Amino acid sequence: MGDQNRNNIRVVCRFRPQNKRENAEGGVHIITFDEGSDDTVRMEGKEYQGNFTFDAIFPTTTTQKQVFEHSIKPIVDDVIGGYNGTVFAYGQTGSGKTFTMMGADIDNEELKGLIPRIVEQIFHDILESPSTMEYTVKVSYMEIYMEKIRDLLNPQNDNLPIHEEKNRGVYVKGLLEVYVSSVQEVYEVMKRGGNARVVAYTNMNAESSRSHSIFVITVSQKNLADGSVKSGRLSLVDLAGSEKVGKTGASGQTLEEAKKINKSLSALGMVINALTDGKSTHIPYRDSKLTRILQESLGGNSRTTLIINCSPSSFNEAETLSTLRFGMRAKSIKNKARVNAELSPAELKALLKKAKSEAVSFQQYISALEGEIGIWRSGGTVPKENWVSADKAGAGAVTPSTPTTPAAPNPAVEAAKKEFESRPSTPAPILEKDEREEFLKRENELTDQIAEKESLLAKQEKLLAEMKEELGYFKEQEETITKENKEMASELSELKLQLEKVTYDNKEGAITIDSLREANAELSSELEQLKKTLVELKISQKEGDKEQKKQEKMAQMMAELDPSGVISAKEKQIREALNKLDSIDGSGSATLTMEELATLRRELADSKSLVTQHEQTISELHYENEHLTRKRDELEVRLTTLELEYEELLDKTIADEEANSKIDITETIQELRAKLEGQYSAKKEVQQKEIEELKQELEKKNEELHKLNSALAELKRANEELQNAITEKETRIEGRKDTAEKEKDMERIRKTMAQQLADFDVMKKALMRDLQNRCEKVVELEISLDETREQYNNVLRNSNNKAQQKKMAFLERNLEQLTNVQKQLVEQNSSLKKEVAIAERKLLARNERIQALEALLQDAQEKLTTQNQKFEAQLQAVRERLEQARSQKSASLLGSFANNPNNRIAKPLRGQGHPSLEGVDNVGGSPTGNSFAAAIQVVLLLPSDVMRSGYGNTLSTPGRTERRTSWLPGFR
Ligand SMILES: Nc1ncnc2c1ncn2[C@@H]1O[C@H](COP(=O)(O)OP(=O)(O)OP(=O)(O)O)[C@@H](O)[C@H]1O
Repeated sequence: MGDQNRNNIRVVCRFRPQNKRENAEGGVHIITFDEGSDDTVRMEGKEYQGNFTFDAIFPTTTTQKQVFEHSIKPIVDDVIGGYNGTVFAYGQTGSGKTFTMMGADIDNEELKGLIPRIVEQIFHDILESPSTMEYTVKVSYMEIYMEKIRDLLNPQNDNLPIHEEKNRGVYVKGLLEVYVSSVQEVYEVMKRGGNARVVAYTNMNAESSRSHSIFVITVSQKNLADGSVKSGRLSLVDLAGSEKVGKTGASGQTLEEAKKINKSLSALGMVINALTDGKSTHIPYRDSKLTRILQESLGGNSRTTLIINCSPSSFNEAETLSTLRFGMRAKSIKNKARVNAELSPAELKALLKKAKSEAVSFQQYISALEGEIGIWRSGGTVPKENWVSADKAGAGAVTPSTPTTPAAPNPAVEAAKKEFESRPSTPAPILEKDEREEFLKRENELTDQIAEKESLLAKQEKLLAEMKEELGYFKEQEETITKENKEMASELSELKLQLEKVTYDNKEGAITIDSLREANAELSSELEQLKKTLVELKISQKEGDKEQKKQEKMAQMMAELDPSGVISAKEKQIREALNKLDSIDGSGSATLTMEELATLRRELADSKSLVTQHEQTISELHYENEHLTRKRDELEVRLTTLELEYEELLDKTIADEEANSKIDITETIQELRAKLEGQYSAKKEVQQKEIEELKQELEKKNEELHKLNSALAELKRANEELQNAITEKETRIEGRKDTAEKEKDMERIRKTMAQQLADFDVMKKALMRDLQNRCEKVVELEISLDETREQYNNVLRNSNNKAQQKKMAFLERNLEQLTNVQKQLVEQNSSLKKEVAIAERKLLARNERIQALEALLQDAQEKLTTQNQKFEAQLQAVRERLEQARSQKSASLLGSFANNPNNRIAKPLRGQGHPSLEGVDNVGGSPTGNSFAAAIQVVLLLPSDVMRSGYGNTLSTPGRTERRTSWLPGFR
């Protein structure tokens, strides 16, 4: 294979056998392998039918060893030879990338993959190398997951920045490089790193990796004979599945993940496209972490092999086709691999010598030039043939045309230039060298900052996720509590409602009782009112009757006393007679005739008879008065008897009623009795008073009667006197004698008569007044007597007759009704009271229940709070434990890798083969050609980066000889 060919990316294709799922899905082989050709494969798919030619084809039956021998082994040789090498494994998930790279079991001779075999080969080559060669092997293991670089040997560093420096090129800053001195040590590192890999489940493959893993082995070698140094770096890359997201069934976070993984893969595709299309000036290495790290491997200083892993099944036709096309594109990428060598001291010495002589020549040339300038400046001239040139100045290496350029190219500068040229150019405008360095520095700083910010962001995101989880838990708790709370609240509100209902019913009951009481009182008062009205009506009726009767009686009595105004007429006649007499007396002539006298006598006789009549009337009146008094007394007696009888009857009735009815009726009867008694006693008092008054009046009347009698007697006497006078007059007329005497007598008589008449007038008036009064009294008495009689009758009726019985029945009915109403009211009252009592009891019970519920609620809340606190404490403890575990893990990892200074100490290995140069200082002093174990000596060197990291501080002092005598246990 020519060098030109070797600079092309080697693409080999491996097919795995159909897996269970493909068989189950009815997948058939769509790939056919040509027996005669080991580099062409034919695809007979639905979508595509055609051949693909690669550097090598590995059918499904190819063993791990065959793959290694036919595709990878040359790369190992290259790395040992000081070249950079890269092995990519590309393909869809489950296509056999990991199987190819790492193998199913690294301890199994058959199944172990390329990486273990490479490691073994490297160590084998080292051991096979001449003893003048001293090697140091260091490994690093990282993964790119979600566009973040994680150190698998120090997983705490999960977002390492990529730096680029002029001398080192592109590298991952802070990535742990572990020095290893045996295959077992490498295995140990691989196993530890593998454990830290992120594996996410997809339905394509349960162990499918969603990350790109890069295992780097750096082999540095020093030729002890000439001091030359070479280093080769082998990157072994297991890419993430190249399938489309949909097919893996990835979703949710995995979708996000897939997008980022695809970002790296699509960037890889873009880089390959740009490298192979022949027209792109810009290669987008910076588009992803993967392409940036593998910048050297793609079109740069590296010998690269791409293993494309495919499924032969029709089930994965699309993915297989895509993978094959990817391989085809990558095939044409051209690299510029070169040996990473440093000059030996002899070479450097020669270079120095040359440089020094050049410096001297230049110095001479400068002084000659300065001399010539001095002449020119002083106004002189220098002929052209004398002008100073580099040749003349003695600087043989310096040509006159390019005085500043060294004649021979500086090897160191050339080497640096070569390195720059060989490195794929990072897209940037054409810059000055210093500027470029400055920019790279600035870029590195910025990358660091980005990485820092990203890890901070990741931490925050993690914290956020934790918080979200916690929040979710608390929300759940809150939901449960809220639900419980709601239930309790609804229960509470229900209870409250019931309580309110009970209270309301209670109130309603009380209101009903009050209204019934009021109705009762109203009915009672109505009854009272009716009774009163009845009594009043009766009284008013009686009073009306009484007044009428009184008027009638008075009229009758007065008519009886003065029938047809006889007295007045007689009085008139007498007055006329007297006036006549007066006129006779006044004229002095006896005009009174006999006829007139006879008339007078007749009138007088009439008067007499009238007086007699009056006397008779008075006596009758007297008699009647006495009769009335007697009657009244009788009535009084009867009234007393009646009262007694009534009382008896009342007692009897009450006793009967008491026997039949309840206390309430008795009360009503008692009330009635009290009322009646009150009425009777009041009436009795009034009547007694009246009787007293009547007695007094009677006495007065008697007195008046007496006076009347005496007045009557006087009238009689006057009458007699008048008769005497008349008789005298008759005798005078007859004798016509003694006229003067007669006149005198007449005068006297007239005067006496006038006097008597006036007296009579007064008396009559008084008598009439008295009579009227008496009549009134009599009438009143009679009315009162009637009333009493009526009352008596009433009482009699009340006690005996039907009306009384009816009334009693009515009253009883009323009473019964009232009793019923009262009973009902009492019943209602009692039932209401009962209900109220029940409601109160219920209320109390509910209050207790509410209190209990409240207590329960409080209890629950307290419990919740304590649970919450407990949970928080637990969470804290878990967090602490997690932190502890993490720190322990990292400590253990670091203990074995990062913290173990031995891992950071270069453990140079010496070749067992014959020294290539005679007289090389065998520093280790170990005999060549001895046993395999004895041939490998561990030489403790302190590389510059270990010194930088500080680990070398304690180890830099021990003597070299002592350290050289340490033996690698793995090789004993
Ligand atoms: N050539 C082969 N011969 C036999 N079995 C194989 C071969 N290649 C792969 N397998 C099996 O197929 C399965 C998937 O392989 P592997 O895990 O290597 O796939 P992968 O491409 O690395 O997947 P991922 O992208 O998820 O890492 C494994 O069980 C492996 O043992």
